[in-house]
Amino acid sequence: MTQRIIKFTKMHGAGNDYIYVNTLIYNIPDPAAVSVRWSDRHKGIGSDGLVLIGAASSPEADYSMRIFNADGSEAMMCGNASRCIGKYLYEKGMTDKSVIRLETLSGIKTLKLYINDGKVERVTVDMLCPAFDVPAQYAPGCSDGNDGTLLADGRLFGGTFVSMGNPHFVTFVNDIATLDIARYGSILERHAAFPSRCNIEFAQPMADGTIRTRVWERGSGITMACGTGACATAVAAALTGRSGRSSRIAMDGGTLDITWQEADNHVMMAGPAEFVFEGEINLDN
Ligand SMILES: N[C@H](CCC[C@H](N)C(=O)O)C(=O)O
Repeated sequence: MTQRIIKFTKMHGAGNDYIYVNTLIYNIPDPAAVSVRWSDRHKGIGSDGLVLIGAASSPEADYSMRIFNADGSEAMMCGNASRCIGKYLYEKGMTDKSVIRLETLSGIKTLKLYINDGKVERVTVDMLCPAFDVPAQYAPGCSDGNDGTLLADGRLFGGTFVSMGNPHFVTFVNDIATLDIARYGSILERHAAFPSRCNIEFAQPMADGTIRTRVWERGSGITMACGTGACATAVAAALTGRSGRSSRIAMDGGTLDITWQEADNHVMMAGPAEFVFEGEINLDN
């Protein structure tokens, strides 16, 4: 018998906010539809999507994560949510470990919690290795390899395809402060080059050494931050000679610290995770 009243937790990582449900207690029969209803910022709880925390199927992992965008599409990975899950598991007493193995659709990620006085203040996630096999039929004029040039509403965007378990197109611009992200992001997300759609990062290296990055997420639109997107941006910046292998990615909702390790090719992401509020909602809402 499925419980109808679901207790949920609202959290955010650098402003990228999700609804978290512990599926060890609550069953969510149709998470895609629930994510659409509950993510609505007027008729629902309001969020960038729904995250289900569950048991791991692999003995190598402690827990599992599933992430659904606001449009109900399920994603392979979410960087900001993985940090929030680390905080959630520790502060709700579901683990006493400071190193947690989290099973995702794109592999088992290792979370390292930085704890002060019983509170998780920061989390580092081993995001594993970038890949460049973003499902993209290169548009005319695209170079081979992982660079491409895509046309959106009359403007050409040169960029780099990077997968962090989910697809990203990182384009470097010189008008980040005024660029109409909604206009171009919504077109690029659904560009014919991307049979599975794509997350789009618009980035500009700044004088202070940070890379100012704004994101249009596949399935959620403009978000305040994107953890996998920050990783993709740092990799693209290093690949194109705009930065070294460590970058501070300054997004609308906060800054994430990314290092693309030379020794093992892994991408490490560090950043905050915050509780916002606890609530309960009828499953049919
Ligand atoms: N919209 C993404 C999933 C959420 C990723 C993002 N919120 C992050 O922090 O990595 C996708 O469809 O691949």
